[in-house]
Amino acid sequence: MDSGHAAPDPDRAPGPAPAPVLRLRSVSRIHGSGDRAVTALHNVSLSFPHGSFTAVMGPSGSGKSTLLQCAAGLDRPTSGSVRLGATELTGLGERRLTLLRRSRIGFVFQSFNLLPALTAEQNVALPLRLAGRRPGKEDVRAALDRVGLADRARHRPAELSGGQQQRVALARALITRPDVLFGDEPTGALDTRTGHRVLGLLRETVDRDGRTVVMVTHDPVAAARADRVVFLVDGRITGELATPDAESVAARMTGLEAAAARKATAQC
Ligand SMILES: Nc1ncnc2c1ncn2[C@@H]1O[C@H](COP(=O)(O)OP(=O)(O)OP(=O)(O)O)[C@@H](O)[C@H]1O
Repeated sequence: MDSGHAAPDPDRAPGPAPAPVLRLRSVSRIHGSGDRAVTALHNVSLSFPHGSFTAVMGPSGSGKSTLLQCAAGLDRPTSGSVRLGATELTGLGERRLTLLRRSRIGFVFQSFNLLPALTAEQNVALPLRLAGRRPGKEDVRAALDRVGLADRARHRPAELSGGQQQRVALARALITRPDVLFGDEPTGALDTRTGHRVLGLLRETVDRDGRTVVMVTHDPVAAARADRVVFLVDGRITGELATPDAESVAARMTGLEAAAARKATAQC
């Protein structure tokens, strides 16, 4: 007789869902004070599951960079909580925060930020050296190989294309095996084809290595490579799209940009 209960799903792990690797609770960030105070983030609560890829989008000035900086321990929220695993970031002193960023967080920027005097392999090894660890030559070469640049190890940034520089920056960000990799417009300075390759590498680091990626972008095609897109307007989360496609993301952004433009006109 049918008991009425569904058969257990053999692919589903028993027990509760795993804790998110990163969690923001009621995070607010006010820049400046008095008449000049700007609330860049307003009570933002977000969870980032382990092994997920999240894109953050929103009109200009909506708080995307501030969100990323607060989540990565580069900026301090005015109030609220940011937890990386079991560590509460908001209570940490500057020294401990710096150590945590070096060992548990990776960052790639639109402008690559490689040190021009160092070769690609020296740039990749730098986070390990800063963390007081001796970089293994094989590890550094493997990291460069992973981004398809094993044959450029001795080149300096000026001898590399923009896409190659960003791939070195990615290898550098991943060498410490960070809990979370943050990208602030990582493809913003790249042409479509090169950007596509960098996005493929970000996707691979999630799918193959189980890393967690959080990326700010203005590009709906880039955002569509993520597992979900989070939309910000005036420092507040206004919605999410799961398993996004570029058309839906573009349509949502067009609506948000138009609303922001109407609001700006009304305030003039
Ligand atoms: N250091 C600062 N001092 C004062 N206001 C700031 C500061 N940094 C950011 N802001 C303000 O906070 C708000 C959010 O800025 P933020 O840079 O986070 O937005 P964004 O969505 O990343 O913008 P964009 O897409 O243009 O880069 C904006 O109104 C901005 O002017």
